[in-house]
Amino acid sequence: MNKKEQVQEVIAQAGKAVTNAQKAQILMNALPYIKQYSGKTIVVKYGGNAMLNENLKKAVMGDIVLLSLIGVKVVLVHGGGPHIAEVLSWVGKESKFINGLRVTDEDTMKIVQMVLAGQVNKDLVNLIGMIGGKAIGLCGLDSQMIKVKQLDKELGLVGDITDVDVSLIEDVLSKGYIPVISTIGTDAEGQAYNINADTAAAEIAGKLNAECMLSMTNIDGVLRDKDDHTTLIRKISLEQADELERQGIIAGGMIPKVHCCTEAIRAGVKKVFIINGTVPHAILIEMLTEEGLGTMFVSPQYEQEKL
Ligand SMILES: Nc1ncnc2c1ncn2[C@@H]1O[C@H](COP(=O)(O)OP(=O)(O)O)[C@@H](O)[C@H]1O
Ligand SMILES: CC(=O)N[C@@H](CCC(=O)OP(=O)(O)O)C(=O)O
Repeated sequence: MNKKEQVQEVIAQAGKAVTNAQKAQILMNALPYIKQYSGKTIVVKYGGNAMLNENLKKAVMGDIVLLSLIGVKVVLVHGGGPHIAEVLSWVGKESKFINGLRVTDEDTMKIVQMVLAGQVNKDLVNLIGMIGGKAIGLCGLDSQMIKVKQLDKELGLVGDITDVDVSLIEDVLSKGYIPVISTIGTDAEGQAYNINADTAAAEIAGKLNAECMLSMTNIDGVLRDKDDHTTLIRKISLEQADELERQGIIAGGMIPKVHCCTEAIRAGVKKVFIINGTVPHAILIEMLTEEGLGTMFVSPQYEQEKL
């Protein structure tokens, strides 16, 4: 047996070693969490980097379908940065970013719309359908859901959200569908704009008064040392997040992500998590187990309620 076969054998044996009674106990352990979330709205932001492995993508969609089938109203807001970069490279265009935002000229915008609202969105919708869920693909242009103005001339067609009308999302949820949303918005003249997916997810979660928002990336969460996963911060307050940013501990791509998380909390979302989407079933582990696995941002009000 080679190494890979040995590992597969160990996993197969471990699977058999779980008795039916233990399986039932695992489900019972999840009961308080299922009660907490059933009937509530959660927003999952699924970033492009956590989407690159097909098996992991299936596991993520499986978690979302399972939550939906136990009565959680799941809203999936997706990114697709690497997918956009790939298609831009096919046409010989380089990806340029300012403070983590893609400089978006008219041609780039056409590609962003094609890739996000076309390929990435419909692939996710199709995958959810194949796994046994009911999903419907939307973007911010549908029913003029996401209104924007230009964020900054230098960035071109990058949108600053001025309004989100969540009534379409609520309609779709009430009919039992999982809305899968790509983050493109429109201005008063009907021009389409590119929006960072974390920013849009936080706005949508706030407007929906979501119970929780999960932002899936390819790192374990907020770390004290970004190169050492043992320094994961499990629970963080808004003040601590500001302080860690001032100290330069939260840096780079984590800055806008953390800002979106704190914005979502300020907008009334009770709990916000950054989790590692490359860990199989990260959503279920975070939501339905005592231990969880990523960084949780908590609102001061929610903390008060629990006391
Ligand atoms: N304190 C920190 N904890 C975790 N990651 C950090 C921290 N500071 C900076 N980072 C960097 O931020 C990155 C995550 O941001 P980014 O790559 O933009 O995520 P995504 O593409 O999923 O939106 C990490 O891969 C890491 O390199
Ligand atoms: C303005 C801006 O930067 N928009 C992003 C939209 C996609 C996104 O946010 O994707 P990830 O979540 O995979 O990073 C972009 O063009 O890449």
